[in-house]
Amino acid sequence: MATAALDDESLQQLRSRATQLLLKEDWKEYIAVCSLIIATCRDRRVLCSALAHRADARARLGEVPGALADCDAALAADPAHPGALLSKGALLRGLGRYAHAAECFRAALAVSGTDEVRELIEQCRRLEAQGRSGVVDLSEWVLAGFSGKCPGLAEHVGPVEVRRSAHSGRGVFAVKNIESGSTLVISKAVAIGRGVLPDAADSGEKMVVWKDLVDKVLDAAEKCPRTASLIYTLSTGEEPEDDLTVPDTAQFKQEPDDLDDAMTTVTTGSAPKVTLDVDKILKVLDVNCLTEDAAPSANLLGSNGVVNCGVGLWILPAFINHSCHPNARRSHVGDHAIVHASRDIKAGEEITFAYFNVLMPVGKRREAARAWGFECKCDRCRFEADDAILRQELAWLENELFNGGGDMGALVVRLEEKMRRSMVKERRKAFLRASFWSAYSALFDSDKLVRKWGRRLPGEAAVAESVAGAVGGNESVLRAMLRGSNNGNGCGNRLEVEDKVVRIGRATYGKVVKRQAMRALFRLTLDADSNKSL
Ligand SMILES: C[S@@+](CC[C@H](N)C(=O)[O-])C[C@H]1O[C@@H](n2cnc3c(N)ncnc32)[C@H](O)[C@@H]1O
Repeated sequence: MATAALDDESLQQLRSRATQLLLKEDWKEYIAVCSLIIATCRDRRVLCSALAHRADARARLGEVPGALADCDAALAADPAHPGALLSKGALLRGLGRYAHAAECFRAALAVSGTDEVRELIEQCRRLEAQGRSGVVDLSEWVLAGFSGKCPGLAEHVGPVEVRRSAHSGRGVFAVKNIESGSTLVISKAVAIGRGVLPDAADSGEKMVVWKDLVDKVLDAAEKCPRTASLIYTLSTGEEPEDDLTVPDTAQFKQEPDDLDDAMTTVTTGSAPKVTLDVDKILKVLDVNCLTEDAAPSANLLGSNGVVNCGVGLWILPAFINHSCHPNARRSHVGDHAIVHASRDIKAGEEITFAYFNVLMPVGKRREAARAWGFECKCDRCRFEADDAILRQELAWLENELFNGGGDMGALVVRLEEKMRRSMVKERRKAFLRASFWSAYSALFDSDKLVRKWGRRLPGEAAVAESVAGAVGGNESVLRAMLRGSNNGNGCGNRLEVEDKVVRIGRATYGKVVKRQAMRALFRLTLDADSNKSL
C-alpha cells in the first residue's frame, strides 16, 4: 500500500523534530523520523538528504551495512549528492577501504569543494600508503606531548604468517629476516572496554570494564559477519591443540583486489549469516584479550592520561604466543595495537611477546603463566628451572630477593660472581640478569650502594645492553641504558654508546618516530617512575 505524500507543513514538523533529536543525539528516534520522511516524501532532494542523514545516524550506531545501503539509495537517485558521497566516503574509510573512500570524497569535492574535503582525500591517501608499507610516523604527536586526537592509523600485516607453534596451538612467524624496531602488525581492535579505575579498584569496578568490552564485542559480531567469523578463528582454550586449525593469514589483510567482493558483501548483506555463539565468544575473550597497559610502551605512546584501564580484542595479535625471551612488543595508539620487533628476528622464527612482566625470576614467572592457564616452556624458563649447577643458587637468590630485604648490591655481586665462576655464557648471563633485574635496578637507583659495591659491579649500561638482548627493548631497560650512558658508565666510546641507546630506543618503542621525537621519548622514559615501567 502506497504511503500518502506529506504536505509541506507536516514535512516541516518532521524536520524540526529530526533537528531536536539530532541535538539530543537520540539516534534511534532520529532514524525513525528520517524513515518516515523517506517513506512519504516525493521530493528527490529531500529524499536524498533524509537518506544521507539516516546513513550518518546508522553509522553512529555501528549499523554499517544499513548505512551503506542508504548512501547507495541516495546516490542512485542523485549520483552527485554531496551528503551521501561524504557519508559513504566516511563509512568506507572506517572499513579501511581508503581508495574507494577517496573516490567518494573526490566526487564530493567536484560538487562542493572545501578544504575539509581536500584534507579527507589527503588523509585517505596517507592511510592507504601507511597500510601498504606499515611505516608509521608519530613524531608530530609525540612532540606535541600527545595532545589532541591521536593520529589515525591503517591496519597492516607485515612479513608474518600464522603457523602451528611448538609453544602451543598456533603462533605467528616471521617469513623473512626482520630488523629490530620494524613494524610487524598494526591491528584495529574489534572492541575495547575502557574505564578510569582508582588504583585500588575492586573486582566489581573491573567487571564494569569487562562487561563494557563483552557488550561491544557481541554487538560488533552481530553487526558484521566477517568480524564474527574472525573471532571464531580464535581459541576458546578448550579445544585439543591438534584440532586448532591454522587460518590463512590472507584473511587478516584487506587486499585491494578483495574490495569489490567485500563491498558487495557489506552493501547487500549477502554474507553467510553467522549465528552468535555467546558462550563461545565469552571463552574466546577470556583467552585472547589484551590489556592496553600490558606493554609498558603503551604508557608513553597510547594514552593521553585519561583512560587508565583498557582491555580489548585485536584478532591477529591474539595469535601471538608468550615467551619470557620475547622478540616483539606492542604499543597502543587509539584503537590500534602496533606490534613491532623488539630484537632482530630471523626468517622462520616464531614471534612472541610477553603476556606479563618477564623481568622476574623463574618462580614468579611460572606463577604468572599459571594465572594465564599455561606452563611456559621457553628456552629461558627451561634453562633457569633445569640447570643442574645453578638451580639451587637461583632458588636461594629468588627467595632472598623477595623475602630477604637485604642489600641488593650483595645479591647482584653474588650472582655476578656465581656466573663468572660457573662460566655462564653471555646469552644465559643476560637471562639471569633479566630475572634479577629488580635487584640491579634497586642497586643502580642508590648512589650509596653503587659507591659501596662499585668495583665489583658491571656498568649500568652494560647490564642494560645485556638484558635487552634477553628480553628485547623495554622501558625500564632503556631507562637504565640512558642513565648509564649519561653517567659516562657506558659500553664503548660516545658514538657507540649513542648508537646503542638509539637501538634500544627503537627496540622499545618501534620505529615510529624520527630522531628528535625519539629524544622526547627518552626524556619521558628517564622521568618515568621506574616501578611503573617494569
Ligand atoms: C592469545 S592465545 C595465543 C594463540 C594460541 N596459541 C592459539 O593457537 O590460538 C593464548 C593462549 O596460547 C597459549 N600459550 C601462549 N603462549 C604460550 C607458551 N609460551 N606456552 C604454552 N602455551 C602458551 C595458552 O594456552 C594461552 O592461553
